[in-house]
Amino acid sequence: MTTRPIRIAPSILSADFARLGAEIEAIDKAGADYIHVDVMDGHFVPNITFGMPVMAAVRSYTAKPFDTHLMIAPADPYIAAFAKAGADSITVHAEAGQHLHRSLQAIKAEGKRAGVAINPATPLSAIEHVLDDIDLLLVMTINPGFGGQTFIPATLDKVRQAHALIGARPIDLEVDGGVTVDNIGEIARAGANVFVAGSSIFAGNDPATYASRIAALRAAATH
Ligand SMILES: O=C(CO)[C@H](O)[C@H](O)COP(=O)(O)O
Repeated sequence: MTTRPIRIAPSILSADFARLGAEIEAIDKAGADYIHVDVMDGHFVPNITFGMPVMAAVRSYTAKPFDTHLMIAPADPYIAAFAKAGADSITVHAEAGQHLHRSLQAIKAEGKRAGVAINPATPLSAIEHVLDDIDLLLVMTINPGFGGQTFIPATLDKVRQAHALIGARPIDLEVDGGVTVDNIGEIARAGANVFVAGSSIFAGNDPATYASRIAALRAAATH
């Protein structure tokens, strides 16, 4: 179990894009800690979402941190632009470039929290030499690209190992993909403290349901 604060980060990938500003406002009021922003390029992952102009357009709908997950390759040419568009943390994939340390330095140079993400098949050894350069480690618990997938059980042990590897460092351990009220407790006990959830919160896109869903996830993660 982690000693770091539990954070629930609804993924706007599952929001109603036609009402994106209102959806962000709704999850803010419903108790979201972070707004998880999934940026996809149709190249690093087989889906395309949105980029900096959309992020900038919705920035004013909440004061909560934008937790920006770049599923793009290369990422470096866009780091400054996402910082300017309103990102608070920027996470790049270890698999997305040959110079991960340089990417992390670029994020820090923008004054943003630096994160690194690893896909389910990527070993933790890919990030062990940048542990002192990151604020956040994102362990993907599905193959990135689409919401609504099922949590890959083998990633649970990776979360456990990541928690041990992080040790006393002030690094958030985030999981993304297939997080539900039924599995979040086990993932929290494995050591994760930041939980991205798309369909578990946005299913049906009814803002009246968001607060109870976020509260249920938080309660299940903390017990
Ligand atoms: O990064 C993602 C997909 O690449 C999404 O954040 C993730 O899939 C969340 O959606 P869900 O909770 O529905 O699995």
